[in-house]
Amino acid sequence: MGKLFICDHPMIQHKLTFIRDKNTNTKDFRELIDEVATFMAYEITRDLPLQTVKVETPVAVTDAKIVSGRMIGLVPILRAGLGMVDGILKMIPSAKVGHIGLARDHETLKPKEYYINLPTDAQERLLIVVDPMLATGGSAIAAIQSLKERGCEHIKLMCVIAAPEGVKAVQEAHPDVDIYIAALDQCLNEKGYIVPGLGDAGDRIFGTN
Ligand SMILES: O=P(O)(O)OC[C@H]1O[C@H](OP(=O)(O)OP(=O)(O)O)[C@H](O)[C@@H]1O
Ligand SMILES: O=c1cc[nH]c(=O)[nH]1
Ligand SMILES: [Mg+2]
Repeated sequence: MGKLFICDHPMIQHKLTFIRDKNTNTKDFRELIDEVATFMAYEITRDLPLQTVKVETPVAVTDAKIVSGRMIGLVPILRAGLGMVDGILKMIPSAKVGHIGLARDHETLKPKEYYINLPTDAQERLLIVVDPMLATGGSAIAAIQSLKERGCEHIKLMCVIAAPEGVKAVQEAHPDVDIYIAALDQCLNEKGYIVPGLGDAGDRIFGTN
């Protein structure tokens, strides 16, 4: 079973309050999602392996650590996942970025894939699938499935707000994938929105509705 990490750093919780507020405007919403993504990138990279190297300071030669192991790839789920990419790149600037376009049908709540473009070495990388919202889990499950069908095996999922239903569905469909979230909310409503949630993440980031 994939592990669930709730990144509840006080600064994340503080920013989340303003993200949830329906009176927060597009500019502020976008900036806050970007900032939370940076904090979450700090948490998701906490278990990266290190190797020891020699470094020569102006005073002495010493052992020091550098990150080793797999390079990282980010895979935002379009559209809303795009809002988290720059924030994560501030923490992991050398990550490559692939894209998966998925739109949830408002009636059936089923996701439809309309675009995919991955780095050529995606199979070698630790891929972080990124989306602010994990509601039914359908979009995240489909995105991870799409990556696995292309030979990618090392995958983590990062979402800002999750519903318990979505976490359970992803854990059942992809038990090898660890999930990082900032908040676990109460439930889904009859339209598949997370309660209390933040509304439609894509619309709030891009100013559409
Ligand atoms: O867990 P699920 O039930 O699949 O719902 C979550 C998905 O819904 C939203 O995207 P949406 O389909 O609204 O597309 P958008 O980002 O283009 O607005 C959100 O950004 C997730 O991708
Ligand atoms: O609450 C929700 C659920 C799915 N997608 C969103 O953007 N918000
Ligand atoms: Mg949307």
